[in-house]
Amino acid sequence: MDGAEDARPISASLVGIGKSFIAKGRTVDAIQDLNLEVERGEYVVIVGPSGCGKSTLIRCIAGLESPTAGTISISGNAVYDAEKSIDKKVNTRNVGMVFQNYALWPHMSVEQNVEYPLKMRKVPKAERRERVAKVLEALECTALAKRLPAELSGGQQQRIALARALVYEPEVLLLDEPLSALDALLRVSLRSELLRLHRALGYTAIHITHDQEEALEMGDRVVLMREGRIEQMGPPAEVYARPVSPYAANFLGVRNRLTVTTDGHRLRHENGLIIGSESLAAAVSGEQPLQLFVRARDTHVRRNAAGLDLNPGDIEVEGTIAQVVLGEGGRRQYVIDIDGRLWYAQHAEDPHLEPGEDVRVRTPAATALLYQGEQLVDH
Ligand SMILES: Nc1ncnc2c1ncn2[C@@H]1O[C@H](COP(=O)(O)OP(=O)(O)OP(=O)(O)O)[C@@H](O)[C@H]1O
Repeated sequence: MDGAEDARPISASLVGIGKSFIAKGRTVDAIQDLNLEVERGEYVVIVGPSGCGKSTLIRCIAGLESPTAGTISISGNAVYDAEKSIDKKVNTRNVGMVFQNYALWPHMSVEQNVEYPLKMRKVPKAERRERVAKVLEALECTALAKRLPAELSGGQQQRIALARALVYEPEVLLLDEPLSALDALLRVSLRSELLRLHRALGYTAIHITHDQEEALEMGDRVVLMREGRIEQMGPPAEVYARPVSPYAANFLGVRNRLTVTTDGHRLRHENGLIIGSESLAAAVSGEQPLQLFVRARDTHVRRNAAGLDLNPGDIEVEGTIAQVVLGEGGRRQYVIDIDGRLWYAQHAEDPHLEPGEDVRVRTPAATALLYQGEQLVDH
């Protein structure tokens, strides 16, 4: 199919966005030359550690903060343009907002809360009623209509906050850490709930979170930020499989890491060899330092002994079991000391491995991530 015919309209477009704060005489560049286009109906999750600029960015899109450079358009209309001095007010931008703390009006019923944005927009009463009923039904909250926010659970409050943001059918829904205030179980069930609603209603969403799992699970596209810039963006499976830099690998939870060098044939770490690393070493050129990253879920541990064979296609290092702990889902997870670096392995090939035992840790070379400086090495 022709890609151009396939393209969906752009809901939100950010070009060259910059935002600096001056605090105590120092300039902080919270956002730097950031470009992002979000298609209609797309669910984009912006993720990154504390201080990377996510909140500032979403506040700029909403109109709660003015950028210092660039342009922002919502469905093709400029809502911010630094050069043309356009800076539209929050309620004229056609965006809806859901925050971490819901911010429902405590003295208004659910129905009144949801109706409020329509009143602000001077929608006639009969139409208001109809739209409130429709959105409450879509979110399966009709039975809650007469309650006050204090009579709702955290999850229900969040759903009403969503209803209130969706009732005027904004072009873009902005979600600022919408699940952070909820407990872990509820957070996970609300993720699928939010996705179900997104699929059913088809709105465009820009969601920010510091939680990489939430980002990978929810986003059609994941945007990873680093110090005010985009470090990497793409479909979750792609970002997960190929983090572009050590920063991305680290943020995406790739826990096992070693600084390595090459002698031209194989990779070595400080006190040993990366067994089977010939193909990795062959892919390296240049002098920059190398870092090897490996996921715990791809890592297997076995008792060390003389004359062990290496599976073709694997790399292997020697280490000592430091701890055996219960990991995710109650599975045993092995913590292995390799030259003072701790590696985690989710699989064991020998039963009863105990702390202090000498082991070998192997992983398929194909899933190993090798970085030279900031670059991912193709191998
Ligand atoms: N009003 C402000 N005045 C001065 N500096 C600010 C202001 N708001 C944000 N910053 C700075 O801008 C940078 C980005 O902050 P921002 O809150 O956008 O990050 P974040 O990724 O959302 O972090 P968090 O997840 O902790 O909210 C930080 O260095 C922060 O200290």
